[in-house]
Amino acid sequence: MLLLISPDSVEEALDCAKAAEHLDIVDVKKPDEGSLGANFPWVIKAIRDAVPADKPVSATVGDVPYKPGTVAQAALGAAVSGATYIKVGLYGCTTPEQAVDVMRGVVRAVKDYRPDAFVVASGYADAHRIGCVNPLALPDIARRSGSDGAMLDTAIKDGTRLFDHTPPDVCAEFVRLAHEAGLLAALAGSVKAGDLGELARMSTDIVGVRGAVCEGGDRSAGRIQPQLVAAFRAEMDRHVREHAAVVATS
Ligand SMILES: O=C[C@H](O)COP(=O)(O)O
Repeated sequence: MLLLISPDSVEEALDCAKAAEHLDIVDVKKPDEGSLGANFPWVIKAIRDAVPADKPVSATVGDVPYKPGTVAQAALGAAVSGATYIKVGLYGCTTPEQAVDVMRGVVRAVKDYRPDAFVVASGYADAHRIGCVNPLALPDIARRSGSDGAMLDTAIKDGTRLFDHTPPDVCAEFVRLAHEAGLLAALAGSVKAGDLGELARMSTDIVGVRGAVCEGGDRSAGRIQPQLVAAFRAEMDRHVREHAAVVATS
């Protein structure tokens, strides 16, 4: 299970760099522009320069509207700025067809520039609150568009969490569908250390967090703390080991 951490500034990325051995992907976003808010190209570039070269940088393209051309161009901007994971929040897509349209443009724009980039189609566990595509439609949207991964996050950061909207059995089905389609499955949404057992048991590939590794658990006012990243990682590895042991003996 890979750990993706989302700093919101170059300063926070430097804190992530201090904990680099405990994380796998540094994810650039701008939380004040939304759950998957896009940051400026120069911030992505500066964060790419600030974190160790062996750590991939991911960038969110935004909680995007159904505007395939606009989104494709933005995604290319993230790739040119140094991100190798490109995450698109399909906020304004109300049907799977619209979402596939958007993601096909993103895949083409990004992979023409950088074939080894990793494109992630991201939906929302609380889709019912904002009227976008159903969480379980994401793996098929990702597969049909040629994306590499499917992700769920929460759109509204009001203290409710991934499992409040998409219970563990639904998340497990999401992961199963993603794997069946040959995709990586990423889950986020105010995930806490107490959720890691469930996430490991359902074989989640990437867990994304911010609040859980910020001072006071506060994703807005708190800043990422390297020691919290280390502790979260230790807990994650413990659950992965426990799950592997259970699988080995069953
Ligand atoms: O991609 C991961 C998100 O930044 C998760 O943030 P959160 O843990 O504060 O919901």
